[in-house]
Amino acid sequence: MSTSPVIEVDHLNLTYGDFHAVKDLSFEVRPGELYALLGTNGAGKTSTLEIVEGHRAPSSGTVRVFGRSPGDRTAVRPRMGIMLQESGFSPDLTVRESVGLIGKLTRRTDDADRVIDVVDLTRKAGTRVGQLSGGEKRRLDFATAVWGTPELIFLDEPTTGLDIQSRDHLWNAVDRLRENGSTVVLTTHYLEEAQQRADRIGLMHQGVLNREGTVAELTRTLPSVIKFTLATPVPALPLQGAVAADGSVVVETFTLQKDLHVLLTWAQENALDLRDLSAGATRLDDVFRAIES
Ligand SMILES: Nc1ncnc2c1ncn2[C@@H]1O[C@H](COP(=O)(O)OP(=O)(O)OP(=O)(O)O)[C@@H](O)[C@H]1O
Repeated sequence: MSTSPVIEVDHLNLTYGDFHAVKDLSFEVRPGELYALLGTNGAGKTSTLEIVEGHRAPSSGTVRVFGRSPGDRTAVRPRMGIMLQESGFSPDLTVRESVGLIGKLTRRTDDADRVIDVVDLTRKAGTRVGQLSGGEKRRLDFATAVWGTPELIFLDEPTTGLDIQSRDHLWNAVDRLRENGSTVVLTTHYLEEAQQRADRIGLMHQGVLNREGTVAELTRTLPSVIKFTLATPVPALPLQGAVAADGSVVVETFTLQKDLHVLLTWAQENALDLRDLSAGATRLDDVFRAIES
């Protein structure tokens, strides 16, 4: 497999009139990785991806997809599958007709019944799109990313409106695509999905890449939190802690395992009851909240 980046974004800028939506943005997506481009509302993710997908021209900077300009549609387009937030299939077409249309538009080869099975719509193959539920429509949108197992797949909020079984089903299908070597670019507001699945994350805020790295790299910049309530007053705690408004003790730590051991040993030796004890590693949500503060 080539080790050259699949996507290279270099000093990208985009302005809408006098509004600077994407500011000097640079990042790359490597072959076979799942890169999550996350961010606050209006951060510029959709604008950036529209340029990478070849739907919009940049104001300045360069974007390369498979080493070529995204505007070079005949070379680039057949190699990528794009699951948009709305695919805009005609409501009068059946599921099978719509999936067949994807084949014609992408010029990749596949079998409509196989793809319909992967997106779990076999029972609805003869149903018109206009009669599908929201979740079923979303699964049909996903067919655009599955058809012909594209080398590069864009998933824009793929699980919005899906129930938990459909989510699991979709992520299993994404895993199969990745086993076949597909590179995936994901945008989502479901941070735990990115936390579980992304190899690397780019966090955008107000047009710039605020942070970038693996989940571990992003979360290790913030402390973990131990929280508990004491049933009886104690003269002194074994750790530095603060008392929250609800009376619970909050300990922030970069050495979670060690401090938890100290706390539990102290509680055991003094026969103390640590009520509502929780100890959590830093989550992506915390990193996200830290951006805005
Ligand atoms: N066609 C447009 N004309 C003018 N401004 C636009 C246009 N499209 C987007 N914007 C503005 O550019 C900024 C970035 O929008 P964009 O849709 O790229 O953000 P996003 O990160 O995808 O946001 P969200 O998470 O809310 O979907 C926003 O402030 C938005 O209002």
